[in-house]
Amino acid sequence: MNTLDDLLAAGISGRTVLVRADLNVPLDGATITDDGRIRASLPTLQALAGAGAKVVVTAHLGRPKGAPEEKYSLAPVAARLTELFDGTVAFATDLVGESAHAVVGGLADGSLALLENVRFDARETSKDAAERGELADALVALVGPDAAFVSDGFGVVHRKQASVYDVAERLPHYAGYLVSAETAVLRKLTDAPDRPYVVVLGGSKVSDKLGVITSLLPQVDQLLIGGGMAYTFLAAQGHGVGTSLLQADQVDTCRALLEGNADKIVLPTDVVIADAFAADANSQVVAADAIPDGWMGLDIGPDSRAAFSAVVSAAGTVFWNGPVGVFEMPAFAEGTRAVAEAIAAAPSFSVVGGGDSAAAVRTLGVDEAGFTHISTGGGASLEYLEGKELPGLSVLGS
Ligand SMILES: Nc1ncnc2c1ncn2[C@@H]1O[C@H](COP(=O)(O)OP(=O)(O)O)[C@@H](O)[C@H]1O
Ligand SMILES: O=C(OP(=O)(O)O)[C@H](O)COP(=O)(O)O
Repeated sequence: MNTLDDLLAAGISGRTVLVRADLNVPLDGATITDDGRIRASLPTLQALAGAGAKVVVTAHLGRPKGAPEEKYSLAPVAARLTELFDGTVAFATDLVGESAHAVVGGLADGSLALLENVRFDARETSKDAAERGELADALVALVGPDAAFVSDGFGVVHRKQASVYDVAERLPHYAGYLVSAETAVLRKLTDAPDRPYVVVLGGSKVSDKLGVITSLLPQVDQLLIGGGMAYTFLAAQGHGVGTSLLQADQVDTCRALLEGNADKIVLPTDVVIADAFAADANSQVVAADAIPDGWMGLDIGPDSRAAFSAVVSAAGTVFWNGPVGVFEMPAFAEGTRAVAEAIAAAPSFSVVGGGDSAAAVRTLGVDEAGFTHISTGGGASLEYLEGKELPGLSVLGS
């Protein structure tokens, strides 16, 4: 895999470089609640601009449906990047249209342009290679055939998408500093992890991550499941889950996983339930097998907090992805806080991955130094640990 240092060594003053970054930050309205992914992108962007390149950045925010939507605009990210970046940042209000061509055409050496959300174009996430190829061609036309491509959005390397995969096929391509650093740490987890090896899974991207569990189970000693992930498993045990997140088509899969791995999978025994998905909802703690109709599980309960904390405290290696509750609302943040604090206090080799999980560590004030590594990618790290081929990495030649 060629790296950014190889590109820099070749000399890039005056050359246009297209960078795919992961700037998918959590927002409260237009306010960025955690800018970790923007900060993590800076070393690559500064190095390129410092060497005199014209830097064009493409990135996504959220999961818009292939058309512009104000709430998914990268404009707040452009504003934050302008504050953090040591130099000029221009923002194009489209991806490959008039604004992008005007902004890229006017870029001075050593300056940076951010293009509007790449997922506003349906071709970005299309399953059809020809459609994705069209968008990749349009991006190449924007930056010119002599441009180079730097892949630095580690959080999206598991996605076979136009700006991650197809552009890399069309331009000389290099791994950015973030992608190189993230893969170096994760390689240590796949090599011979200190035992017990414990994985904690939570969050809300249930359908994405249930598949990962099957591959991870043979590698790990304990798998703790909280967050929105837990309810499909509780349903598989025959319990009612009220209005909690549920992946109904995966209940049978979860039942089979539980039957074969009863000794490894740890589920919450109690949960904090609410009568609405709201910070000021009525809430109470109930046993995990006693969620009433009309209520939803939004956090693990106090017994589960203690049980999860005990397991991670005794681990030799911990990988954690996905908050175990809706930590953005104080009433449902205690489970995530307890797990994060227990991992941070233990001497294990510990990695936390994912935009929201990393944000949880920082916004709940947990000591970041307690983790060996805070990864910008949740799904990407999980698929890496699974041993799956990640399109955004394999296309770089690794
Ligand atoms: N029980 C739950 N019900 C609904 N959402 C949940 C629950 N527990 C956690 N979440 C939400 O999961 C989101 C993070 O999920 P995900 O994107 O999978 O994690 P990451 O970004 O760390 O990979 C958070 O916004 C959190 O509020
Ligand atoms: O937030 C992300 O992933 P993560 O929640 O798994 O860390 C990445 O930006 C990828 O986003 P996607 O899962 O919508 O492709």
